[in-house]
Amino acid sequence: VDDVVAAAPSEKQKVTVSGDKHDGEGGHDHAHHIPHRVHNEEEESWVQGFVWNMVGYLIIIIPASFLIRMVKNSNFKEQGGQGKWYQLLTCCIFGNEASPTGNKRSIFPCLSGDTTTATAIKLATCTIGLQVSYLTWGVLQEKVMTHKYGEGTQAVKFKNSEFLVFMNRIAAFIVAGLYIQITRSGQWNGPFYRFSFASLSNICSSWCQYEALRFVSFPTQVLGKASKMIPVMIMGRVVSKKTYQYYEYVVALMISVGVSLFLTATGSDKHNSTETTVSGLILMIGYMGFDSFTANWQSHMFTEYKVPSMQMMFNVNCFSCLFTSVPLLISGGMTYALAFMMVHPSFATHVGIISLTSVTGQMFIFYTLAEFGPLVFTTIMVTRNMLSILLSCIIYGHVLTSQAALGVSVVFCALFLQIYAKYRIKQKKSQQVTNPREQSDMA
Ligand SMILES: Nc1ncnc2c1ncn2[C@@H]1O[C@H](COP(=O)(O)OS(=O)(=O)O)[C@@H](OP(=O)(O)O)[C@H]1O
Repeated sequence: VDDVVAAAPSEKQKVTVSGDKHDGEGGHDHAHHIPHRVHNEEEESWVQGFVWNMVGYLIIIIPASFLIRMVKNSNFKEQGGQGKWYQLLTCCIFGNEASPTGNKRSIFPCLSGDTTTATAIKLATCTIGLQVSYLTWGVLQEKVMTHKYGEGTQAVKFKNSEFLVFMNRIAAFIVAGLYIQITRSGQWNGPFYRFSFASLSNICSSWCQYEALRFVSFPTQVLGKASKMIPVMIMGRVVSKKTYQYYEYVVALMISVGVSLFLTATGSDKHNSTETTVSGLILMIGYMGFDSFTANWQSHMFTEYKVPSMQMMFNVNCFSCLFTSVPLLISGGMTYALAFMMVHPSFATHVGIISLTSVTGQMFIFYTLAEFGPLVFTTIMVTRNMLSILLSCIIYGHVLTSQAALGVSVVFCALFLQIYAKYRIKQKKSQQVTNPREQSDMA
């Protein structure tokens, strides 16, 4: 066990207070001092990691898709049948028909109603819920990855962030399962296997993000994460044929610029002055692509199959547990983490607390996606780091630099523009309804 604890199988990144991940042992110094050849080797290591992950996923995907194809091509459903296996297979491959009205059961039943006030309260709840959950999650995750477990010279750090991702997914799966069981709200709408697409892309986006941070500079990280709204809009066109108004693209661009200006002005790059390499760019593009697909696919599944948000959380995390456990088992990360837990019981407690904050975060993610769609969700996630830093500046009385103040102003102007444009569109629509003849004459 000591050997396992002393030598982690994979050196991963720490996670900063805001939830951003950064390089392990002083990433920037490391990057500057290692000879070029070693740096190249390090660059190649992500490709290897990627290949191993893919092998792990394909072990599940190939037989599963073969089975799905076989069942679909047979007259399995027409033949009918009974028994648990028949029902399980039917649910996984065909799913139930969604009721036309959908299931209105909500995780927050007190937040019902479609009036402007009710919507504003729902939006505020989602923003605060995501903000509090992911702020706590970020702080705890950083503590666990930087904390030394053990006494004196024997003290060691835990170095496998993939295990933390696995634990977050399993906790979310259990909590959503218990909720469905207790409230008897199970809704097996739509083919179950289709939820695996969002799970796989979520895991890939998380992996790309962790890996990318070893190869991108601080401004590139900030720019990449702050510009996430634009790929979400593009992906929305591909996945759900969604069209966006021009002003929405302007708002997305303004928020990207504003958040980038703010975070580069306030963020310290002492942890990461790595230069951006081609690998870093590829991984960052991978992160944005997978991340935007995840939110859009989830939103598509909500619309198509009217799944309640806790059911979506259960379905997606069921696959996530499967997809994260296989690479962990293959790489030896699982054995390492379990051994670490046995040697350091306090580590197990810390992981449990992180998982709980991740569970509340996920409850808000799925609720926000179901209620407001992928663009509003991404807007909240993109602005959340800026809002938390801004809040701490206000609380501790720190003065903002002019660049940071400009960034905040641009973001707030963008949000105001969005609210105003939506209000105008709503007003025009209601005028058209009350006075259709006048409107058509004017046209
Ligand atoms: N759509 C969707 N569905 C499920 N889970 C999601 C989704 N979007 C983000 N996440 C999870 O939220 C955690 C923070 O994500 P990000 O670092 O990308 O957030 S941010 O927008 O950059 O602030 C991160 O958790 P970890 O993977 O455990 O690190 C993401 O996986």
